[in-house]
Amino acid sequence: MSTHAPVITVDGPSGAGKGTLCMLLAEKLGWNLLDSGAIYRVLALAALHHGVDTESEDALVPLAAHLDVQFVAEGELVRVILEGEDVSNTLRTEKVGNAASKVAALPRVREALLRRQRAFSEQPGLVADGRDMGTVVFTSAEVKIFLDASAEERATRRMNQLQKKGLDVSFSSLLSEIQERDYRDRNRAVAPLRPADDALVLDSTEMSIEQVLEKVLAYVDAKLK
Ligand SMILES: Nc1ncnc2c1ncn2[C@@H]1O[C@H](COP(=O)(O)OP(=O)(O)O)[C@@H](O)[C@H]1O
Ligand SMILES: Nc1ccn([C@@H]2O[C@H](COP(=O)(O)OP(=O)(O)O)[C@@H](O)[C@H]2O)c(=O)n1
Repeated sequence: MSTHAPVITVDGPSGAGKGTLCMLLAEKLGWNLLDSGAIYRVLALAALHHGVDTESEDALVPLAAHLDVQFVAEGELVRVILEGEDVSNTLRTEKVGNAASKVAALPRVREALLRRQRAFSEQPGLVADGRDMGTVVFTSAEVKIFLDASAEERATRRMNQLQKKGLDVSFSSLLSEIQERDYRDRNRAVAPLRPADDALVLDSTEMSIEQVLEKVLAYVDAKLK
C-alpha cells in the first residue's frame, strides 16, 4: 500500500485566484496538482458534444464514470485532452463554466467523480483546487485554505484575464454570470461551496497574487512542521 501523501486544499468561488495560487504552490513545493473544476468542465463539455442533457442525472452518471480525459503537463501549462481532442481553450469559457456548475449540482454525478479525484493524491503531496476539496474530497487534508474576494473584484479579474486572451467581454454580463454560478454552487444540496471548519479563510480582494502566496506559504510551513 502506498504511504499517505500530504494534501493542501484550496476552495473558493470563481475568480478568487485559486488556480493561480495552486499552480504557484505546486511549483514551489514540487507537489502534484488537481484542478477539480476542470473535471466538471470536461464532463459538461462531453455532455454538450454527445447531445446529453446537462440536467439529466441518469444520462450523466455513465458519462462521468467513463470519461476519457487526460491531463498532459506542457511546461507551465496543463493541456486537457478529451476523447483525443485538445479542449484546453474551449474548457475555460463561461458557457462551459456555467454548464459545469449545473452538472456539479447532481449528487450521483459528484459521487461518480470522487475516486478519480482522490487518485491524484500521490507522493510527495497534492495541491487540490475546487469547491469541496476540504469539505468532502480530502477531509483529512493537512492544510485547508478558503480563498475569497468580492464578486466585483472577481469579475474584474476574469475580464482582464479574458481580454488578455483577446476575447471581448462585458463586465456586467461577467458579473451576473459569476453571481449566478456562486448562488448555484453555494446553495446546492450536495457539497455546497463553504469553508471547511478547519480552513484558513483568506479574503484576497485587496491582496496581490504575491501577498496571497506569501501568506499561504507561511501558513503551510507552520502547519506542516
Ligand atoms: N490576488 C490577485 N489579485 C489580482 N489578480 C489576481 C489575483 N489572484 C488571481 N488573479 C488573476 O485573476 C484571474 C482569475 O484567477 P484564477 O486563479 O483563474 O481564479 P479561480 O481559479 O479562483 O477561478 C487570473 O487572471 C489571475 O491572474
Ligand atoms: N470541486 C469542485 C470544482 C468545481 N465544481 C463546479 O465546477 C464549476 C467550474 O469550476 P472551476 O473551478 O473550473 O471554475 P472557476 O473557479 O475557474 O471559474 C464550478 O462553478 C462548480 O460548480 C464543483 O462543483 N466542485
